[in-house]
Amino acid sequence: MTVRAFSAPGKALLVGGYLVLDPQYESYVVALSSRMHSIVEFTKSDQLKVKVISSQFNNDTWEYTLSENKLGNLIPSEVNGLKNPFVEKTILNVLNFFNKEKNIAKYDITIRIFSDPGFHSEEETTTIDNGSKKFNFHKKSITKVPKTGLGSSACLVTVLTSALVSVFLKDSFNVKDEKNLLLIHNLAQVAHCQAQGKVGSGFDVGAATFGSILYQRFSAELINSLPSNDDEKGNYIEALVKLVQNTDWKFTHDRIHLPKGLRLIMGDVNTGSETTKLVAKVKSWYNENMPESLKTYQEINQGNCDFITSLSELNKISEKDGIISEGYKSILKEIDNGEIKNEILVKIIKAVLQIRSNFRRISKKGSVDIEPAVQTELLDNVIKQKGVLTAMIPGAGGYDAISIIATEDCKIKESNDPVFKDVTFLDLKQEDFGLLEENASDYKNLVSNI
Ligand SMILES: Nc1ncnc2c1ncn2[C@@H]1O[C@H](COP(=O)(O)OP(=O)(O)O)[C@@H](O)[C@H]1O
Ligand SMILES: C[C@@](O)(CCOP(=O)(O)OP(=O)(O)O)CC(=O)O
Repeated sequence: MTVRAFSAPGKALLVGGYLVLDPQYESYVVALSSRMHSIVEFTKSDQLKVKVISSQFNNDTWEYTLSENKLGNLIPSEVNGLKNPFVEKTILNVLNFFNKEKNIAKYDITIRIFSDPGFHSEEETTTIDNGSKKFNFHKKSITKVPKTGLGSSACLVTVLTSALVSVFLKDSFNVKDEKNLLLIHNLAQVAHCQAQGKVGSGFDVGAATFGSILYQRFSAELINSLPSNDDEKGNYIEALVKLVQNTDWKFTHDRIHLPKGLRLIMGDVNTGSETTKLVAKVKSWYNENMPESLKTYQEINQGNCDFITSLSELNKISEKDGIISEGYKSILKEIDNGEIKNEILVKIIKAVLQIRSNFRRISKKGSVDIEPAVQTELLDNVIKQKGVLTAMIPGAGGYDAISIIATEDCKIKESNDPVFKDVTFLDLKQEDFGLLEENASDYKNLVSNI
């Protein structure tokens, strides 16, 4: 039996929060070394079945059989009535895509999901290390375990999509092939958007698929205009195939990475905020406060663009001749010494302060906690530390997490300063790569028959 395994990274949206919901604005998305994994095996069968097992979460299992409606569209149903909208919508979209000729091959498919420690709280966990991979096992089901905000659902949908696509494309499926990656991305965006209730910009699925990227979203209309899958009138399969295979989504996903010698540190703040509620509040503040709100967005966007171009300039200096030059080393030293004079570094610092002060204005005027006072205090203490270039609240902000750009020598993670007492520094780093094919034997002892 062929067993294949895939993994996709979590994300942090360093700049572009809220604005990225509009296709005109660019965002800077860093993929993280915390990854979600899928291991897939299948056998021929007389009935199409998909079983998804998440053994780290109290052995959570969802088992779907598929029936055809009058139009020949496949409708998944979970045999025990359990709900996992992300799993269900992924199965629905990938299987209907491969049922375009109405003669999908019938397999009994089993997919095991594993997620790296960074995604969830490590409280009350047992760790299993098989020598190649290390995973935490929780006593509770997935919906009961606190998340850290790295985008678990986007990673889940991306690795599940890859696992299912690999069953039908077999050897021709290669994650290094850009065309295959685009297919995964498009299918995963459709499934994630449907499961999530159409609220996100898709930057998380973008990072899970393509890694660290400059991201500008596709038009929301692309997915919103799909007919409903159980609608007997609209042809879902035809519309889906056209959308994921024959439509230019006109989105940006240019690969990026932090300049050499700089690293990303993520601090989990442990309380959590609900992104959908924050987004709804910001949208109503925006619409009720035109044209001032547009001016605020333009100021934030100026900060975002300055941040992006300055990092790119720093990248150019750092990579000259493929070696780290003495000049670049002395620029990094300024950060370690806490005496920053280099104009590119100054521009990065100013850009982030400009973004933060505008978000604080929105927080106040729109009564929405994007950068609440406790986070302001924390970030202000963080940026005073030697080795820290800048720090921000990633994504939607709130009480979730902080992101720090620091030098390799920065000691903030080891600090005993009481101002960091509520912060758990996550054991992860920035990652260039998105979706990867893994070696299935690396999951031995975690998956019974490997
Ligand atoms: N390891 C996993 N196994 C199964 N389902 C998962 C896993 N991780 C995440 N999910 C699904 O994603 C949901 C969490 O999604 P969401 O609330 O959007 O959080 P996030 O911001 O981390 O994406 C879970 O309730 C579950 O349905
Ligand atoms: C507001 C946003 O622009 C950014 C939200 O970023 P987070 O990283 O906070 O996202 P979640 O993982 O969904 O909670 C909405 C979006 O772009 O989807």
